Amino acid sequence: MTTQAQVLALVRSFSERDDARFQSVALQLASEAAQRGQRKLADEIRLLIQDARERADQAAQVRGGPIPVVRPKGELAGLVAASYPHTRLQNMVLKEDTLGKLRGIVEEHRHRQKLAAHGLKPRRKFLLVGPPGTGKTLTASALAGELSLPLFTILLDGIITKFMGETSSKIRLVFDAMRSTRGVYFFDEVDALASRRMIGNDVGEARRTLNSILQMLDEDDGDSLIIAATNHAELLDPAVFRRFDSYIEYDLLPRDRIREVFLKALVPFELASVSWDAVEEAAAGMSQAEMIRAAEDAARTAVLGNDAIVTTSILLSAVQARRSESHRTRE
Ligand SMILES: Nc1ncnc2c1ncn2[C@@H]1O[C@H](COP(=O)(O)OP(=O)(O)OP(=O)(O)O)[C@@H](O)[C@H]1O
Repeated sequence: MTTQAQVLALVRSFSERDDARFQSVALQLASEAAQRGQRKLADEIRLLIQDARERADQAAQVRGGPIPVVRPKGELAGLVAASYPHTRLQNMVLKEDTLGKLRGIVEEHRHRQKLAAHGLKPRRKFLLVGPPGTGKTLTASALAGELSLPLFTILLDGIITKFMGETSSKIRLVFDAMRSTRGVYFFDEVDALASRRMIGNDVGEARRTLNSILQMLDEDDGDSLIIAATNHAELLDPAVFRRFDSYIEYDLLPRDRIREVFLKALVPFELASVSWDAVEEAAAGMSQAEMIRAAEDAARTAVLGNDAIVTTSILLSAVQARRSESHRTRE
């Protein structure tokens, strides 16, 4: 039941025009309603609050003011980094089926009221799996950008090393924030929690953190998107996979998509008739991140020494230099 204190808090925050407090009490009511099994009521309250927030953001944009970036305060500030990305899915080069899945997620969230009218909810918990530099972190930004939501990156390493023995309570703070502030919450390198890589730190603490995350993932019934990423799916227990609504795979690109990455990165520059066959051959097997870096190196060389015209040989040298650099760092 709604407590007198909650009614008073609602009225007081209304009379003091304290929107943040009003929303936080309303979300508390929603979460209590959900716990009592009144899911429809809980969803309705959350959607109303979310709509109010989105209207406030749009009004701020119309007034020419900046979009308010939600700033984690107090203890939360040491646990998550917040940003308001403008990245879009169209900025990314991905395999068609990966891109299709991501577009589907955006659609579900854009039309969540339509889903709610039929008792459905959008998928919210995603596990991104794939090699380094293929766009997992960028995806978290792009989903936040597409949905005009803040992105909160959870600083897992810091939580484990700084808060030995207290990780569960810190993770709980993050999950509480997810309920009160709708956003994209990104847990990077979750495999580190399940692997022996943590040996330098504390394996027990890392496992406790993973268990806390899994348990809280199970309990979570809010509106935020929760994204976990890993380069090493093989290190994760099958129990981890079951917690997510969808599993999205990332990969190196086939040769015929390589040109797209370079062209996207080099949009502002003039290209002399580039021999793409040669560039594709040289860049085959590189990650998208390495290709973007090579393209940027090439652009710098072109600006400083070739009237800003990017040629095949400038591109090839940049690709080769990046390749040998990444071999050296892997040795
Ligand atoms: N699919 C992609 N399309 C376009 N650019 C990409 C893509 N993947 C990576 N990049 C570029 O590389 C940078 C780093 O990529 P990102 O951090 O998303 O990779 P990641 O898969 O999260 O890697 P890691 O597993 O090492 O964290 C991006 O900011 C972007 O510039």
